[in-house]
Amino acid sequence: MNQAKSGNEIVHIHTVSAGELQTLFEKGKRDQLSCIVCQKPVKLFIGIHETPYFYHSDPSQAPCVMPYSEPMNQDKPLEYMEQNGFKIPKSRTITETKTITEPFLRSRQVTGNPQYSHKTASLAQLEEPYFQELSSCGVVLDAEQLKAVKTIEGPILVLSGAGSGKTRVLTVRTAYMLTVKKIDPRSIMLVTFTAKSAKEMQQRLLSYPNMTPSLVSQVVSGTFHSIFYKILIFHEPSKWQRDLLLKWEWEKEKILKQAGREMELDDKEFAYDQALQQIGLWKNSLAFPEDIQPDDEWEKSCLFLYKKYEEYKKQTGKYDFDDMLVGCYVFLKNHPDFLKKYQQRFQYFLVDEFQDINKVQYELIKLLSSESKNVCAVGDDDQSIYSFRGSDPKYILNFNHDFPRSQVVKLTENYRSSHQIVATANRLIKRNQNRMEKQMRAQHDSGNPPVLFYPYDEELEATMIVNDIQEKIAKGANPGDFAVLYRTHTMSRAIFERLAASNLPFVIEKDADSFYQRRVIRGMLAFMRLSLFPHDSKAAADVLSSLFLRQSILQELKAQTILQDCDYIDAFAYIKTGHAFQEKKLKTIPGQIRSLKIMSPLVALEIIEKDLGYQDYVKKRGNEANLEKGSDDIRDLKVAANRFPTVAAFLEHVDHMTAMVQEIKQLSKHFKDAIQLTTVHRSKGLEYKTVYVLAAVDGSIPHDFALESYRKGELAPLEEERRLLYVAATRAKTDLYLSILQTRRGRTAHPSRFLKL
Ligand SMILES: Nc1ncnc2c1ncn2[C@@H]1O[C@H](COP(=O)(O)OP(=O)(O)OP(=O)(O)O)[C@@H](O)[C@H]1O
Repeated sequence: MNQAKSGNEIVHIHTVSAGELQTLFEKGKRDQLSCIVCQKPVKLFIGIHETPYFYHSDPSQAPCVMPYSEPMNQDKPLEYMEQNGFKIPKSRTITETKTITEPFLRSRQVTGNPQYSHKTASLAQLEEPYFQELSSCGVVLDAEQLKAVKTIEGPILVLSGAGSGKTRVLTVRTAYMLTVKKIDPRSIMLVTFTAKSAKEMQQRLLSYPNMTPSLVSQVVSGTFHSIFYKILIFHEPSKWQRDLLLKWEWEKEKILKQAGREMELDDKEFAYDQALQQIGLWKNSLAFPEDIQPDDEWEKSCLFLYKKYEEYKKQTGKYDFDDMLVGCYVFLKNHPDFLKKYQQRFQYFLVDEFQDINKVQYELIKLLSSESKNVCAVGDDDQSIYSFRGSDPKYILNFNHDFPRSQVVKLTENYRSSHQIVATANRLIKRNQNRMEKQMRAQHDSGNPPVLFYPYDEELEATMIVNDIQEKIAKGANPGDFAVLYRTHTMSRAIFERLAASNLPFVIEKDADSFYQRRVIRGMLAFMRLSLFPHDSKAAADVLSSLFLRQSILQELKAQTILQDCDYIDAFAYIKTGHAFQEKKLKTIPGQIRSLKIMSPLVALEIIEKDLGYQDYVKKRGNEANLEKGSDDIRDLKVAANRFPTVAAFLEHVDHMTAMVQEIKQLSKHFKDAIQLTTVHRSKGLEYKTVYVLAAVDGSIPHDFALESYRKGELAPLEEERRLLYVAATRAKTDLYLSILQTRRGRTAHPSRFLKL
């Protein structure tokens, strides 16, 4: 049905602009829309594949036949009718002649992909009984996979495109070495990117013929950290005791903050989390404090903190995760006798996700394999996405240089995704200049071309995705078939909210915090909270720093509430700071804060931002170097607030959602079959039937910081962003949806430049 009644008005769906759809959708949910024929409640459906339409809330009711509605003539005088003694205009179809500036844009499929020509991967010759046995267990290899499995001696780079079965290759190779080649399991080092994948590989190994738990457990497998930590603890047990490990980010930040005070860096305002990341990057790149020449003020501060951090650890004997690798590297360099021992013991190295290796890891492998030269590096330069942790595709690109006479095997058969997805991903990644040339080939064609859909904003994006998932589940899909991928955590707010309001099971990452707990957001919300609850001392404390007042002023505020018998809002007017200008400003604050509660949340946020000076505060905080800028947070908050009519309703929603994040995390542990919400980074190595990628627009993917670097002439960050989109796209088996927001953070958005295929 394309018409419904909202209050007195008849709404024709084709006359509603895209920006109003979400409001209309929510009216439907609140039973504020009715059928113009039978008067029963109707709802609005906004999905990905169809244009929006109304439907009866009672699913058993067939759609009513709509009467013909004449286009409204603006020149025609309005007709009136009497109702309860009032003269009101007769209900009418609104704005048939209204020009829609933002029409709803229909989704479209990616076009231009080459036709699928079915070529089955050339299957391996299975003369060897071992491979015949494997194949009878359902583990088949193609010719290239077999080559990668059987090339045991000498360095080999297995360039494995997305979905090409590198886990299969790594595990079969290990099994082959053990059972056919009878290689001592203790001489094999199998390095994985996560502890989870090490476990999965062990389980996979056990399912192969002739493998026993005792054989598998003797292979030295695990992450770089776990393997090299074991070496350290064996040789220097007292130095590397478990209880000396700085495990938590907050512990490390505390040490940095202590040091930062010497430089008068503000505890709250300096981006200590980013500084820790920078220090980690230096350490993993084997850049010691004495080697670093800071490029700017930021790096200067970080370097100072790095020195202090290292001093602190030296004095207390503590160490962090990065020290495990750096420590082992230094230990082996300083103890040639032990180095030799390990070089003799480890004869075979298998390294998974080689594209994400960093310098210290690379150097460790080079050092240990310098005698045997038997390194099997498995990775995909197109999936190198961890440069912020020091990884670099150059380690793959230069493999042949560092490991001379190495063989290269390219795995280009994609067993995961349908042809249309693979062909789109091929066209996407081809544009990167720094990569090894390869072209993936799909092994099946059972999916649709990727779909580009055009939500008006982040809210509508979430609504459309959840509706699409609901539709698919109603047709038999399982929640675990779906993943929603995004560039950064904060982008998941709206989809989280929409899923939380549905009854669909979903999981989020363990370390994902509520959007409303972000520092900049919390600060803004505190003003709203204070306006509603003028006696809330926590809210009063939370607004102090954004008003450029010291935390110690809270005591004075408290005193004034008693002396003047007033609430915290009025108490601001009595604060003496010794600066006439500031005191004058403080006198205007009670009126401004008090007015917030009667405003719409959007207007309230504008007042906080402009009149109460929050904008200046965010700028001054100076952490605009962060990946997520404070000013972006403000714009995100406005999008979230826009749906709510009152400040009170919005704050109630905020509190509910903050509690929901904790609840969902708890529940997640019990879900076996659930929709996955995750960043693209965390989705690496995983696969889902259907994948939705949020905000495939410039500024998101590619992220603003990469665009900024590109403007300054740096290509690498932009190419990494393209790889991120490639990783996201290749997670999908049959259905891939890319959301092209029309507006993002309240501004016009432009399709990601990567989608110009
Ligand atoms: N020779 C083969 N024949 C049939 N299916 C295969 C073959 N090799 C791998 N597969 C299947 O292909 C899918 C992708 O394999 P896998 O997850 O190992 O890929 P990957 O190379 O690790 O992918 P990515 O790097 O994109 O994470 C899996 O479902 C796997 O079982």
